[in-house]
Amino acid sequence: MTRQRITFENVSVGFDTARGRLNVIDDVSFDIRDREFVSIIGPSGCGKTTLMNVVAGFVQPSSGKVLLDGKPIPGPGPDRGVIFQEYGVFPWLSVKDNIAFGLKLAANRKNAKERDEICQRYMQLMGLSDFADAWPHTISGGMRQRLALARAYAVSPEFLLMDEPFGALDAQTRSAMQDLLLKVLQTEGKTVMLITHSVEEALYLSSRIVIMTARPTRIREIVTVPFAYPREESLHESKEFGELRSHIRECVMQEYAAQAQQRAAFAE
Ligand SMILES: Nc1ncnc2c1ncn2[C@@H]1O[C@H](COP(=O)(O)OP(=O)(O)OP(=O)(O)O)[C@@H](O)[C@H]1O
Repeated sequence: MTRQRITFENVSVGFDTARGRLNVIDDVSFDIRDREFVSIIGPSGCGKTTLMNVVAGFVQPSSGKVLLDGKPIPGPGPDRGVIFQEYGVFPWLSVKDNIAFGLKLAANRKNAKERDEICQRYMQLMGLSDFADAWPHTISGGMRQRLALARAYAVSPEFLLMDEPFGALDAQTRSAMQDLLLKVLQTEGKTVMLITHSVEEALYLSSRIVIMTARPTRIREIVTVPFAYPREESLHESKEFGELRSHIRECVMQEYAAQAQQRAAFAE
């Protein structure tokens, strides 16, 4: 069995809010092993982003610990590429300079020639070559998201932490970006944590799927995805894929219902 890279040990997270203490994560333990692709799925607002923010180093657990290669996480670092659904690009830099940004930082420094080659490669992969000098606000939302992906992939981090990275894309681009991600992983081997609302996406990409409960979120079930890589589009049509999809959808729907009930009770 491969080594553990990200370890959650009895992690709980709560926030002090104007309405009192909000317990978001409740005693979560699991691990992500080397080169695993683990998706996190669960009802909206249950605490998925918070879970990822702890790994990214943006949030500290209230109790328990999260370890990266066996060590506590002191804060954000260049070993972890974080991709959010929004705000992934710097509006004051051109498309090309956005991609080059991380390659100028001390941790990943590349010389000008290497930088240029990497930028060209990712602009081409993401269909952005004709927009190298464009400002982010002049390109479409889907293109901005592809730019955010290009920026994260370009620095080649060991870990990819992705929060709904394809959520804003149209169906066709989304599917192309999923396949591209699998291709990048095949050649560059990374350890991935992905948050998604799409059961289809989680099943197509992941080696395991962690289904979270309503808030305060716990692990409801961890599903091992039995399909070998590389994966092909036709997988979506297979009987086993369909059965797993139904099972996970059912779990997630139940947790959505539980969360909606809690909200209603809270509002009373
Ligand atoms: N820094 C914070 N201070 C106070 N409350 C917070 C903070 N961060 C998150 N929360 C609250 O914690 C809860 C969980 O938020 P989180 O973004 O982790 O959920 P999520 O499962 O990722 O949601 P979604 O699927 O809608 O993106 C929400 O009620 C949110 O308002």
